[in-house]
Amino acid sequence: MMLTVDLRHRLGAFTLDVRFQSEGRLTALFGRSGSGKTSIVNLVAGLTRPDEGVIAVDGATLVDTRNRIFVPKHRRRVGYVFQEGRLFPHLSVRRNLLYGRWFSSVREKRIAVDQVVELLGLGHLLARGPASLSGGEKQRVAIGRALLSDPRLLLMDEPLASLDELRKAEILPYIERLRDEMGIPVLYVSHAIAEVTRLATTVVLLSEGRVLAVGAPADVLSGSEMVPIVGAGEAGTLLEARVAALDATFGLSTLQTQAGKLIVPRVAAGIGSTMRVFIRASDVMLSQSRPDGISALNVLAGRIVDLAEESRTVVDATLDCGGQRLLARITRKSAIALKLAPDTPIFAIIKSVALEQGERR
Ligand SMILES: Nc1ncnc2c1ncn2[C@@H]1O[C@H](COP(=O)(O)OP(=O)(O)OP(=O)(O)O)[C@@H](O)[C@H]1O
Repeated sequence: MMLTVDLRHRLGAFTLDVRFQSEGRLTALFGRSGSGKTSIVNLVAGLTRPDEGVIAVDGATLVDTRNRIFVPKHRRRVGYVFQEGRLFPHLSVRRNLLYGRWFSSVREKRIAVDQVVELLGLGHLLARGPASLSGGEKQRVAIGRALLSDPRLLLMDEPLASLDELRKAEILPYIERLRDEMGIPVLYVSHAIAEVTRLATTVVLLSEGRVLAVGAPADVLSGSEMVPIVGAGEAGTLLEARVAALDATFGLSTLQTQAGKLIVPRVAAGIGSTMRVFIRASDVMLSQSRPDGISALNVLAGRIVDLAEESRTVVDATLDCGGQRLLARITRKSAIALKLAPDTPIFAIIKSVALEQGERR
């Protein structure tokens, strides 16, 4: 499954000039507000006609301006989930779902209603009206409705943005199942790094209407080009981890990563499962020697690869820990005191690890 986007488009003073290809099951468009994410989604959905370019999904050309191809939106077989579900208030959940069905242009329905109801856990909600649903439930119905239109591509534009943290946590496993089980590629807009860390199989990093990077989340989200995008406090490193051991006495799990072992509060995933963790650069301290007698459980050995002075006070240090890059943000004063230079052996003390508990295959 291949998604090709190659577009030039002017919107007032803003120019979108993007080119990327993705074979990912869930391609995340990630960037700050105003970077052009929604504009891309609207072009793929067919709500906007680009000045110039090509959009193709799995061999089907939706737009090719040079060859005067512009498939109208109702013929694109593109499902769309908005920030708020936009369900029909007067229809039950069941009828809202079936509405998506009616609009499917595909004669042979590939996706069964029962399958979608099971996938999204909607069975007990079918007779209810949207007014009685929680925000997360509404979004699940909206996703189900989009799936039942038999899309060749599903667009999700900040689908969790209007939900609180609890509801977000509730709905994330459903989006993971959708990603892993339905065989429909998803183009997913978000400016939340935690969401992208957990869900994306490919990340397209956008800034001011341009693509800064495309690739695996671990490469794109860990790069120093993330600093201006997410801000100093949020940049960091995404690590792929495997659950190696559980310590029931202290309620801890040991995760094996390429950079070394990490001990974290016990995770739900069983031994052998894989998951992703995110270490913020500002949660990494550096030490010349392996520290003793501190409460932090996680110390990784490595060497300095690169030092970037972000300002007069702050330095971003890139470390190599067992072949894995790790970003650390320290004060310039400490960098000088530690005599940091490329190739200096160093120990990284990890103050906190953000766990993205989605199991991955
Ligand atoms: N119809 C339009 N006319 C003029 N400018 C537009 C139009 N549509 C979008 N823009 C501008 O294009 C830029 C990109 O907007 P877009 O909504 O694509 O960004 P975004 O990354 O999705 O942001 P957000 O996360 O805030 O939704 C913005 O500067 C916006 O003001």
